[in-house]
Amino acid sequence: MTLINTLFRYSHFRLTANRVSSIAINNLKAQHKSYSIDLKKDQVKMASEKLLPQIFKFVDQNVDSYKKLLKEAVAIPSVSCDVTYRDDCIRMVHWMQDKLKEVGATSELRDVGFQTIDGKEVKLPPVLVGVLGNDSKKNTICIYGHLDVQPALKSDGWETEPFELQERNGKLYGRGSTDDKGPVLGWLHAINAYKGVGEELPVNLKFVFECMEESGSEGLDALLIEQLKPEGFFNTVDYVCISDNYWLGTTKPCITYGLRGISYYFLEVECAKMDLHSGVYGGTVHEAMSDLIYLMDQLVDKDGKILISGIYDSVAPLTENEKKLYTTIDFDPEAYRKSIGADKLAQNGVKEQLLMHRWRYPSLSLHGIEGAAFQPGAKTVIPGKVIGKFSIRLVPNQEPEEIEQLVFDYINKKWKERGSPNKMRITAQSGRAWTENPDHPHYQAAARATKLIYQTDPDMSREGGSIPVTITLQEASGKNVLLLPMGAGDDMAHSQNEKINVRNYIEGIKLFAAYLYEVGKLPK
Ligand SMILES: C[C@H](N)C(=O)N[C@@H](Cc1c[nH]cn1)C(=O)O
Ligand SMILES: [Zn+2]
Ligand SMILES: [Zn+2]
Repeated sequence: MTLINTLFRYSHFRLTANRVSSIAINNLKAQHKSYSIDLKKDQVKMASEKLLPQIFKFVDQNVDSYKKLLKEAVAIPSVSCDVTYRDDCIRMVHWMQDKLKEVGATSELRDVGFQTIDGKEVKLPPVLVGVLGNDSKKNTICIYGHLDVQPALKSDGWETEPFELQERNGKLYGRGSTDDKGPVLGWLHAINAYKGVGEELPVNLKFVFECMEESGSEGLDALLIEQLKPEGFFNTVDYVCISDNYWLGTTKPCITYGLRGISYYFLEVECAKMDLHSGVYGGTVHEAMSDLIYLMDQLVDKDGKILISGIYDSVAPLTENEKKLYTTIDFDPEAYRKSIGADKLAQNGVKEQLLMHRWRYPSLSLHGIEGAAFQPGAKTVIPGKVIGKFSIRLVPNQEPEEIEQLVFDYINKKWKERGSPNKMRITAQSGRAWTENPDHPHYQAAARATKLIYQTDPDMSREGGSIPVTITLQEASGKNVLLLPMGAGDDMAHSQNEKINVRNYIEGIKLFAAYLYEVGKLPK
């Protein structure tokens, strides 16, 4: 096989195994080098020496406008899990479509149907699908991001209004600043910076921006697999890039090749048709809340061990090679502990164990109870119906259907043991874990871009969070998928006072521009 054939096959081969041979990579490096020198010697030299510094200068000159646009985006409360914000979600997608148009992309809003809430059909926000450039000589990157956010109220403990972006001490506070509006806008700014210095983009781009990620990406898989794929959307895609995660710590950049999946449960117990006064009815009913607390307390022990029978059986075994990877990762458990204000961490605070339990072992979290009297004050109600919410972060080899069945069987068994006359119902929504090959040239290109911006080699990391569509994009495109985080590990996504550091936002824009440049240099 000739070198060029090797390369062609390599770059179009779907890498399901987690490693490729170092021979292939060395071949690729050699070819990559001669490609640059033979075909575009002067151009490449000019580009690497002048273009990116010019772009970086342009970015530094436009910081105020980048902050202003993020403020506009944060001001749209696109909370996907609460249907009262559904119009805001739709408005957010339209807003983004206008912005894509301004950078020269063509796009369409794809209808993904309805979601059923309490037996009612509610329209899902459309998915924004865009294209910028179709030069067959250039590589094409598919960029995914999400425009929806988790709920936030000032009364949750925010220092300022969550939907008003506020700058304090070099940090931009606001819901969605880091998850995921800042990074999504980062792509726009990077594209705009190429325009700003009068240079054409080194790659073609395709965009998939949704507004339901925080609520299980409803409708998106069907759009990608049943519509966009058959229509040929992925035929020209060479790489997929997602910026919807964070550095592990606060100073060292990373590139991410794995995510946990998620299996989210709604456990409902009903004892009466309405809420009851405990003074009037207390002592006469089997209370739903007591049943629910009993069930929820059977799920996980105080050290975080999941008590559901068989749950660990399919977890991918830890190999010696994998074990070694954890020792070199830059992660300070003590700084991590302090940053969240915990007295003591699980896993005895041992770095490798903490990382493994965050990335490669499942964890079960109890999130809350709908219908409970959670507001301040001594409310004396017996809730008629309560819904306990918990989730399990899934890891490689754990199939959602298999895990859901284990959970249902376990809850049914415990419910029988409880012997309550009340009504119990459990439902789930799940997405698989994802891993990718971090030795791929795509990751090397992103690492070069990262080093250029942050002057250090990034860690290759995994992450404990979930982006349900990642594995779908990997399967639909058959191409290498990479997560390129913009924000820092202490950004507090989903939490009170979510923020993005001005530095991460601005250097992140430069990182995206450099990444586009580096991927543009990869052989076609
Ligand atoms: C990692 C990503 N930025 C994120 O926050 N993902 C969410 C996705 C989700 C799934 N169900 C609800 N939200 C997460 O990991 O919780
Ligand atoms: Zn999120
Ligand atoms: Zn996100």
